[in-house]
Amino acid sequence: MTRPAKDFFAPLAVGAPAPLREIPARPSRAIHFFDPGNEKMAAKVPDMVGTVDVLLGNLEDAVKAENKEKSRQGLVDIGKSTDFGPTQFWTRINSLDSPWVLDDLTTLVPEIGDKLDVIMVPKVQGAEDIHYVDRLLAQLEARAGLTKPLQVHAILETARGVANIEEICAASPRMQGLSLGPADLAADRRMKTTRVGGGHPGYLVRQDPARDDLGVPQYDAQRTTYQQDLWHYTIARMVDACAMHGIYPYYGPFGDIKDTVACEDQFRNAFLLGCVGAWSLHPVQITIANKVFSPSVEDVAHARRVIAAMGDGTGAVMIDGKMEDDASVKQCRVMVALADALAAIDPELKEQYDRIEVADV
Ligand SMILES: CCC(=O)SCCNC(=O)CCNC(=O)[C@H](O)C(C)(C)COP(=O)(O)OP(=O)(O)OC[C@H]1O[C@@H](n2cnc3c(N)ncnc32)[C@H](O)[C@@H]1OP(=O)(O)O
Ligand SMILES: O=CC(=O)O
Ligand SMILES: [Mg+2]
Repeated sequence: MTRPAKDFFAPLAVGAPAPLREIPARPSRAIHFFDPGNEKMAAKVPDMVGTVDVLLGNLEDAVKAENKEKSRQGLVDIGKSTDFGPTQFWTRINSLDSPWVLDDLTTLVPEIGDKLDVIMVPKVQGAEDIHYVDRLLAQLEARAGLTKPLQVHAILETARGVANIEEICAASPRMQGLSLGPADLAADRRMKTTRVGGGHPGYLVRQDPARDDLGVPQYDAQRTTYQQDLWHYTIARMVDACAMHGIYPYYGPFGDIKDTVACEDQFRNAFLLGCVGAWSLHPVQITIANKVFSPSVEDVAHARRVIAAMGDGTGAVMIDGKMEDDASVKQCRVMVALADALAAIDPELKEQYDRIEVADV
């Protein structure tokens, strides 16, 4: 059961910071994962500040059991020694049933709680998991004297989590967003794919067979097939739940690092459906996410034209042979709001958007 409205924004521990009333819409096109216990990766982090919207020190899967303490300490060292400037600093803690998570939280909050923006919680099953983290964070924040509440991001990677998606989003004012976790979710659902995200050539629809002059189907004739998106349902469900609760949806990992083309396609599908970003597992995926999750200059130019032509935003107009009205101007405002937010942190994009504005609006 969720808390009554009158208590929803009350701090959960005496001395804990007041919960946020609204989750800030900070650009987060790529959530870049690194292992803070891997010296090579960790050494690259200071230079990545400003080139990526979110740097995430990962403590969960992909960190070997024997290295958990080393990675946690590495994260503390990086947090203390790095000025993150405009880049957000997140972590992914170990799962709530693991032997490491309590030490993750009781170490990270006092040591670098003032530097961290968001704590990503894996394998969230329902509101009870968020309630546990919510109360513990409040106690730790109060003890550490933090003035800014930590936000919480849940990975959607169990069938139960998907079934409980709305209650997870509504469980706490700390909820910042959700990411699709296609690898764990595939395993939990017993899907028959061994890929980390992305499509599958076996998941397809096939064109109907051609018919001969007598109308007899030619089953053996060549027929086109169209590969389908295995993740469409879950991403769409996640986008609706997040939009309803004023929080943000993200596509998760794309494991085929070398297949930059398919990665771009998967990210773009997520962008078009309403996701604000995706995970990056390797530096090459930052470039892809930054490109895909930034509206194109053409879309921004068109959106600005529609907004200008629509005046007070009511009625209908024709632009380039297409009808625009109260609803489509709202779509255009979504595009322009995102472009403005990105232009504020990305000088290259700002220049591109400004140039188009002068020429085409
Ligand atoms: C599937 C479910 C999930 O939970 S996904 C999230 C968990 N997985 C992860 O966080 C994986 C993170 N990425 C990695 O571990 C590595 O990128 C993997 C995929 C193993 C590839 O590493 P590697 O074989 O070294 O790649 P490479 O030779 O092309 O690397 C070139 C240089 O770049 C570095 N690099 C690599 N990945 C990162 C990263 N994520 N962040 C920062 N730096 C990275 C490498 O260390 C390498 O550096 P150098 O040139 O040797 O100095
Ligand atoms: O944690 C991510 C996943 O795909 O599993
Ligand atoms: Mg996972």
